Amino acid sequence: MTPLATPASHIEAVLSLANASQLLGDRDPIIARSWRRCVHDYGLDPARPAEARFVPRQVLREHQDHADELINVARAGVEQLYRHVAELGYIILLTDSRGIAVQFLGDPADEKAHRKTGLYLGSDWGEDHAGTCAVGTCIKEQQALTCHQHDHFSAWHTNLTCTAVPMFNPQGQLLAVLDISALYSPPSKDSQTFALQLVKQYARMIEDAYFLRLYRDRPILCFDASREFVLINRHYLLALGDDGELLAGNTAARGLLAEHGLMTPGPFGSLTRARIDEFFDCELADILSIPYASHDQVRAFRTQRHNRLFFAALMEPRRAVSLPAERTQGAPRCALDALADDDPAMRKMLARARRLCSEPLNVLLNGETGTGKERLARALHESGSRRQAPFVAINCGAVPESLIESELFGYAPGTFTGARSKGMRGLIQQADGGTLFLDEIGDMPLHLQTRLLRVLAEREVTPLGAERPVKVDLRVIAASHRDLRQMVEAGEFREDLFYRLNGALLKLPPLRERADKGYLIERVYAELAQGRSNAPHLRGDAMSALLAYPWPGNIRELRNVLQYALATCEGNEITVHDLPEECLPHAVTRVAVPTAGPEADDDLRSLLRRQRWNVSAVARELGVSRPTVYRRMRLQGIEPPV
Ligand SMILES: Nc1ncnc2c1ncn2[C@@H]1O[C@H](COP(=O)(O)OP(=O)(O)OP(=O)(O)O)[C@@H](O)[C@H]1O
Repeated sequence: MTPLATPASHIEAVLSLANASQLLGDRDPIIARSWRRCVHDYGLDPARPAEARFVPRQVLREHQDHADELINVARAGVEQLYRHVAELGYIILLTDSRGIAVQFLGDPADEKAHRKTGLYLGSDWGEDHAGTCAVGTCIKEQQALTCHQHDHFSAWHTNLTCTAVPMFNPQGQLLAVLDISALYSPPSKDSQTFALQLVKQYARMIEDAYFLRLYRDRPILCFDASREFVLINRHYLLALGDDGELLAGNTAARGLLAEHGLMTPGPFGSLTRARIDEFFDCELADILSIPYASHDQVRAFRTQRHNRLFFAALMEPRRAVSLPAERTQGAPRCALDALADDDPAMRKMLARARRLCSEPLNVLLNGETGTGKERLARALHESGSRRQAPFVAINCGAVPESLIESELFGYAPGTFTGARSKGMRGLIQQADGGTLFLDEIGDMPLHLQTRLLRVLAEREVTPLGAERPVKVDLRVIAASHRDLRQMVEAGEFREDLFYRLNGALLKLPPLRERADKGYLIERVYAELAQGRSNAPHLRGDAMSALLAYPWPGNIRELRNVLQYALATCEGNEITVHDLPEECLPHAVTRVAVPTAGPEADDDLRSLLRRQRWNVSAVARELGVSRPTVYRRMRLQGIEPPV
């Protein structure tokens, strides 16, 4: 192991190499070139204290705004990378192309030391003032490097080890730098070899995710030299135009196109806009029919110029979310189809729902508040044989106990005095021939459960004050966010009613667990924007923030958030800054695994109920202020009972 150089010998080594007429010795040429720039171009002195430089908060915000879309696309990758290296004492910086750290992940226990060294959010790692360092030198050289301890120019940085990898946009321009750094490390630079490989791998993944985001509305051809790995690796990515024109490529594909003479010369060469059939020896139709090709939806092609063999798969463009046919063109194929896109739990549940929709069974729906239980109930009704008859809904949790009985069962003339003396058909009678939807059935008082049971068993209802029962033909769909079986065990819900209602149980997953969140966001937005002549476009950064948010209030909260953004957005795009504060991604992630937090796990409505709607008590329990609880209630559409 080489002993660590003292500051004096480090300074001497830097200056003698920088001033030497030739770059000799075993110093990495990237580092040697940078030392020279530091001395001759920037006039830096390795002995001068290198104070960490931070940009003011407002300037940082501007840099973050500029890099918003990338930060949002990169988030999952950056957090995953941090989970791999956090235990080893590394921090992560994502910097923009100027070297300003727009995202930081690190251990809060070391925050003071990280700030002091500049390994923190908002630091400026430009080589012209920080001297040779991973980020600044990576930007200058436009290549990956490890700047290990005495590779740094400043004697004040020689305990650091930093590894930085550049990321490029589809035009080949520097987009950002991904850096992992540690305050201490073993002296040998070889100890960082794996770090470099790991960061390269994540930088490539982020770059490609960004590419896929930019070209998600285009067919994307991905190909690889190995058939087995093409879908895993997606090494080369090419976005295609309508007639097969090569629109853009990821870094790997651009390199390959350059070898095949399909890039204009120069460091920022652009695609010559040739067609894919000028690159591969094939017809355009062969490319477009790849998804229907062989058993693995992969097809082999040879390049025109070098006869190289590649295996290609085609990613079809994202289909635009359209509103259900029932809103636009008469009867829907099946109202249930529009409830989900590609989510495994929803797929299974909806397959059962389709089989059930015309069966005479009562159905129980379970799911957290705002997951779409009423939507599902309506879709079941609209897709079944009773669709021409009424769908009548009542929320047993929202109607005061004293009114539920008369609302549901109705009353005969003269039962009450005053305005209510004329009598009223209850909801049960109103739903005759159709569907009665009992939301929050768990909140139904026990004595009414008994009356409801009688209606279901005998298929007749006796309004309050009436002498004779009236026949009814009903299908009941009941819903609850609570576990009714547990309520039965606790004696809070009648077992016999539970079995009457539970002809089939359909569970709705919470929004945070759904794999088709993007579809729901677009769909809810399309519904809200419908009819507005110039509804703003939902920009990618806002979409990413919405995808990352844990949605304690589920689809209802999503709807409220989008409604808020639509109402307050002034431009022609909804950006991340048009979203309510709760949904904003936090630029500084202090912990390795971002979790939804206790407030997200705990259903706010249950908490409010448990605390008898005492908002101060709920605020205390969640450790937030009362206005925050009120704001969350508003966003989740929760209203206290009257
Ligand atoms: N698949 C969907 N597409 C679009 N909007 C939806 C969808 N599902 C639910 N929503 C919307 O989300 C909101 C909440 O839905 P819904 O009332 O059906 O939920 P819920 O589970 O019955 O809520 P609660 O438990 O509070 O009764 C409504 O505004 C509804 O229109």
